[in-house]
Amino acid sequence: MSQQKIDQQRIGLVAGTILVAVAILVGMMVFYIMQRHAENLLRQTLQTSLQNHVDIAQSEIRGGFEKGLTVATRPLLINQIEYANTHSGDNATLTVLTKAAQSFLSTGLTAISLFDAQGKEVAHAGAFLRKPALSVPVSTVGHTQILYSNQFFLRTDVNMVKAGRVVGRVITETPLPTLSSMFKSVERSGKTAELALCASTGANQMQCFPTTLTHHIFTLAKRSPTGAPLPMTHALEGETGFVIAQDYRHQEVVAAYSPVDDLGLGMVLKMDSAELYAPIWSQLRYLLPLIVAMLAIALLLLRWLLTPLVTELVRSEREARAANVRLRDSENRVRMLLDNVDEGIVSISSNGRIELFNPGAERMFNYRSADILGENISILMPEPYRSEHDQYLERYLQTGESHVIGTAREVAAQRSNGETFPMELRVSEFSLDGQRMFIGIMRDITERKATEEKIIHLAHFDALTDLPNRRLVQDRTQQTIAWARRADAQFAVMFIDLDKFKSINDTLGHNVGDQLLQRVAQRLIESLRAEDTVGRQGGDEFIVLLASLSAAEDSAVVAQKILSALSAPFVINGQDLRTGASIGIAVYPQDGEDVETLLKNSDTAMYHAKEAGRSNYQFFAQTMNAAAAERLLLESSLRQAIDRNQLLLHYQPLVNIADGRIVATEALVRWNHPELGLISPARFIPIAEDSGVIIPLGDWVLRRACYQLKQWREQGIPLQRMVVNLSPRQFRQKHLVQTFTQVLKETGVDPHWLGLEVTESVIMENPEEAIGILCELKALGIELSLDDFGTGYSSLSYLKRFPIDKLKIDQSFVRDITTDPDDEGMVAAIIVMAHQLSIRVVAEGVETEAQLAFLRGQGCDEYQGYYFSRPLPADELDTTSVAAC
Ligand SMILES: Nc1nc2c(ncn2[C@@H]2O[C@H](COP(=O)(O)O[C@H]3[C@@H](O)[C@H](n4cnc5c(=O)[nH]c(N)nc54)O[C@@H]3COP(=O)(O)O)[C@@H](O)[C@H]2O)c(=O)[nH]1
Repeated sequence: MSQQKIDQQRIGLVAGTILVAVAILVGMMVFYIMQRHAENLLRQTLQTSLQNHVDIAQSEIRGGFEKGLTVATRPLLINQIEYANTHSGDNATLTVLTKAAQSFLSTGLTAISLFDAQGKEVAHAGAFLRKPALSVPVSTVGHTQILYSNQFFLRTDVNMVKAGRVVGRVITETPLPTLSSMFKSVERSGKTAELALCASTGANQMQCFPTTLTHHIFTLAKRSPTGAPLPMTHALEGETGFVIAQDYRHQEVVAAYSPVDDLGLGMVLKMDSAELYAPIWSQLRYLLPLIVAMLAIALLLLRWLLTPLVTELVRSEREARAANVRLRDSENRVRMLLDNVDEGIVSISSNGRIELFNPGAERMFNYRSADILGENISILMPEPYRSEHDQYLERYLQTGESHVIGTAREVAAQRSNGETFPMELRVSEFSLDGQRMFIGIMRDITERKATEEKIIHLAHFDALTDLPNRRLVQDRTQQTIAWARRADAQFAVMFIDLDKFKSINDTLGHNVGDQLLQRVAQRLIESLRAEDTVGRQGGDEFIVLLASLSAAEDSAVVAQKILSALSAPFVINGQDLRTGASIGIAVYPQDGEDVETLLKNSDTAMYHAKEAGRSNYQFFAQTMNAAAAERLLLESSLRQAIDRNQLLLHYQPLVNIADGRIVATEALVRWNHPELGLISPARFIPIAEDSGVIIPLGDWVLRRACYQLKQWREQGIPLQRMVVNLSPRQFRQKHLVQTFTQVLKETGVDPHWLGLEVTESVIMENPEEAIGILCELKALGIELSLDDFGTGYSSLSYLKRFPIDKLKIDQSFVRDITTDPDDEGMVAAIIVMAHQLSIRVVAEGVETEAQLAFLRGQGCDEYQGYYFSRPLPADELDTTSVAAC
């Protein structure tokens, strides 16, 4: 059975039960009211009836007594008796008295006796009751008795008085027929109707005439046989009333009682309760089926009318229950959400009092919900917002003006300990039970703000030195230009580039290089005024803005100060490091009126300072731009040089010192510019390196050199090896090894025929990675040479780890080996050291016999230089002394 059906039945059952209960209750009330009404009616009837009987009995008894009194007060009789008293035996008198007595029988008396003063009967008529079943004295004048012998009689015994003297007495008996018939008539009132007439015979005793019901005479009966007084007891005590009590038969009766005048008699008219209430019960017999029938009809109507209602009720009740469950569920979810979200959620009433404070808010503000509920929301705000809040809220409520409602805002908030913090706040207004309320969703953005500030800082400051970066320097330059334009002032931009930094970085590693840059930054700051700006342009380049200059020449003083500051050694990791700086100065407005020009011109000036011998400064001059322009021209035309076939290779032999035979040739690139003529690689290789053109250029050199080697070999010139230079940028390219493998395969050159020259700086930039790449190249069979050895901070410990075959002593050492003992010693030491590491040594730049002799003497393995041959085109090279493979 479905739940709905069960619910319907349950509601039907409850409604039916209520209906039946109500019907029974109403029935019982109706019955009770009817019973009370009938009871009152019966009581009144019973009491009225009793009163009638009492009145009748009283009147008849009084009537009987009056008759006896009438006889006793007759003057004739009194006189005759008086006479008889004195004339005892006087027959005439006796005859008169007898006739008189007899005459009274016609008045209703049944017997009459006359007595003289001595008590002697002098006349009588009629017959007195001999042995009455009951005689009861009546409280009245004389001796009066009620007698019973199948019917009631009244016997009076009255003195005859004349002039205050008793002259005789008269006894009369009168039947009381009405009283007798009254008892009979009561029998018709009901089967249990009973009229009782009793007289008191002492404290707790009475005697009663035969009752209607039992016809029994109670000569000496107790007034309270069971302890509870009989109804007659009340009557004999002179009370009139109505009682439900037990009678002498121990039956429950409804009785009316009353005394009979002041005759010392009591009368009770009673009826058994059962008989009395019988009509009511009989009514109930009719009423009950009627009620049941009506009830049945009501139930049917109930079912007919109620079923659709109940169905609807059950359905809506189920829906309501389901909705309740959903609501509870939803409330639980909302509660869980409120409890578990990171955001603080706080709601306030329209007077600003806090009404909800979720755990997120507790954590955020460090208040317990229980402590803060009811407080003004301004407690969560720092000054001055705290003082202004109430006014603000009031204004919003009146005008609707708000900067907060509906939009997320960053505001300042305050924790319980007074700490303020940034908070993101979104406030919404809603209405609950007609009340305007506000809910705020809050997020502590302390970390986000710190991160944002960090990001902003990182975006504007150099991570290593914490100096303003390129962008910020440009911004500040822009601002300074705006200020200088307004103030008609001038200022200087200094472009500072460290000397030798690259070598230090390459040889001693990035860590040392970084520390050096930080120290340089520090010294620059210390050399300048607070209003000046020092920033890092990138790498080892710094920019200084000299904010206010009275004369352009003043910047020279500052430049000199910087140069002196930087010339002092830097002690890093226990080592004394020295670096100088080259400074280019451009002055606003004469050297540029915008940021870009000023920076470009200061950079140009810096290059000139470098070219002028480093560790000095140069003011910008317009002529400098010509050199820069040439550099730009070279850079742009270099990109087309490969395609336009403007590049060519010259080859310079490497000669075995021991036998004077060529063991290899070095390929050296040349640029045959259509307008500028043959350009030295010393001019364009750095531009190619800076601009990235070195990658396609290097590929071209490698491929061209390999083809030449292949060609020579095919021509029968048994050249052992072709050597090519590898620039730093080439070395760093991703697929270096694959490129080499590909070109060797393409040109058909055995890797063992190829030699590569790399500089120390190439390797020292990232030694670990470099070792890996060199090992891969070495594994192919390529011979590796370390070029320009001695010019950098050559690290012998690293040298051991490099898979190097040859070491080329830089020509700057070779140049003076015959004249400079330092160089002599240096070259000798390099040769010894290299040999100890099983590395062959090549000396480059050998121009004289003396130089060669020295090198031979030191055990140098090979040499290269003008002494043997300048770099020459392939077809001009003398290959006659090429060593056989
Ligand atoms: N990455 C590449 N670099 C290259 C390539 N071709 C050349 N270069 C590098 O350019 C620099 C200048 O080279 P260059 O002008 O060719 O000078 C070389 C020789 O001509 C010169 N040399 C040789 N012998 C003497 C001598 O007796 N006296 C003297 N004054 N100069 C001499 O030395 C240069 C050889 O340099 P090195 O490579 O160190 O052996 C130079 O650095 C070249 O490396 C290229 O294709 N790629």
